Amino acid sequence: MIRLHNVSKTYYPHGRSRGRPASDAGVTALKSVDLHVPKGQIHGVIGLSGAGKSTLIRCVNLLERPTTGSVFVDDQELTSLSGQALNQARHRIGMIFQHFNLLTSRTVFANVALPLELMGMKRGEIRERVLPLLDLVGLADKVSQYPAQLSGGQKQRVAIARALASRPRVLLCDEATSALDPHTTGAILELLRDINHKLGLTILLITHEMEVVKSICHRVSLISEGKLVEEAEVGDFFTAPRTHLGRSFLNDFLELEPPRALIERLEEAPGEHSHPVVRLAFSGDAVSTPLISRLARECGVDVSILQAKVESIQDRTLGLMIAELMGTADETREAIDYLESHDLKVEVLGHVQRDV
Ligand SMILES: Nc1ncnc2c1ncn2[C@@H]1O[C@H](COP(=O)(O)OP(=O)(O)OP(=O)(O)O)[C@@H](O)[C@H]1O
Repeated sequence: MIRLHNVSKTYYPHGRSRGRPASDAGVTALKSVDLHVPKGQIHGVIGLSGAGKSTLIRCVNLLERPTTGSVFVDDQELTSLSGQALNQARHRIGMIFQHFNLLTSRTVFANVALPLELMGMKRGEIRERVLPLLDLVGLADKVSQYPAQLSGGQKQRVAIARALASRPRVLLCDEATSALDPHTTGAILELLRDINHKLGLTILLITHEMEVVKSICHRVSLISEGKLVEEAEVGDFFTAPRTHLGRSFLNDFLELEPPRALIERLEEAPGEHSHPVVRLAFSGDAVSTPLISRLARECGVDVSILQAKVESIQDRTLGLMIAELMGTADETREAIDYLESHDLKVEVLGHVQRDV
C-alpha cells in the first residue's frame, strides 16, 4: 500500500536553485530509504530526535518532495505527479499531527467538513459523511463546540475524523500522541487500532515512544541519522533487537539497567577473582522454565538476581533479568553456554570483583 524506493531528502539552506554554490551542502535528512507497508498494516517508525522521522512521513504524501527516489501509495507513483493530479491522489492519504492543527474559528463539525468543502462536495452529502465520523471517534455530542472547548484527546479525535473525511486508504500519524498524557494516549491508540480494524486502513506512524510501538504496531522500523537501520515484527523487535540503538531503546523502555553502584564497579575484562554480570532476555518456553535453579544444580553456579521483569508484548511474553553469576571462570562460562543453549539471549555487561 505504501512503498518508498531509495528515497533521499536533502534540505538546502537556499532552496533548490540550480546555481547552488559548492559549499551549500545542505542537510541530508533521509538516505536511501526503502520501506514497504502492506495493506491493512500498522507500521511504526521509531527514532531519536533529529533522526529524520518527520521528514520520512512528510515524504509519503509529498509535503516534502524527496530529493531522489520514488514514493508509491496504493500502486500510484506520487513522485511522478504534480498539481491537480497530486491533489487528487492526496485525498487517499489522511494525516494527523502532534498539535492537531485544527482551525480555532471553526466548530468541530466545520473542521471535519473542511476537506470535503475543498473537494466541492454538496452540503447534504457533507453532513451525511461528517456525522457518522464524529460518532466513530466518540464526539457525536461535540458537533457545535469549538476546539478551545475541547481537551487534547478530544482535539485529536476531531483531527482523526477530519483525516478520515475523504475516505483515505492510508493514515499518516506524525507523533500523534506525543502531546497527550498516558491515559489519553492509550485511548487514542485504541481508537486508531479500532479504525485500522473496522476500515482496513493502512497506518504509518512515527514516534519516539516504544509504548506506542508496543501498543498498536504490527511491524517497526528503526531510523538513525536518516537511514532505516533495522526492521522487524514488533514481537521480534522487543525480544531481540539486532542493533545497539534498538537495544538501547528497549532498555530505556524496560528501565532495566544494573544499579548505579554496580555500574561503577563493572570492569570490562574478567579478573582472577571476578564474576560476570549478565543481562538475560528470554521469551517463549524459556519464560516458564526454572532455568535459574537448574543453573545452580547443573553448573554449580549461584545466581544473584539484581533486577527482573516480565512484559507482555502483544501475543508474546518477554522475560528480562540482570544477574550476577557466581562461580569459577569455568563454571560461569559453562553456565552461559547452558543458558544460550536454552535460547536465552545472554549479554555480558561486565565483571565485578568478588569479595575475597
Ligand atoms: N525544513 C528544514 N530545513 C533544514 N533542515 C531540516 C528541515 N527539516 C528538518 N531538517 C533537518 O533534518 C534532520 C531530520 O529532521 P526531522 O525533523 O525529520 O527529524 P525527527 O526525527 O522528526 O526529529 P524530531 O523528533 O525532533 O521532530 C535534522 O537534522 C533537522 O535539523
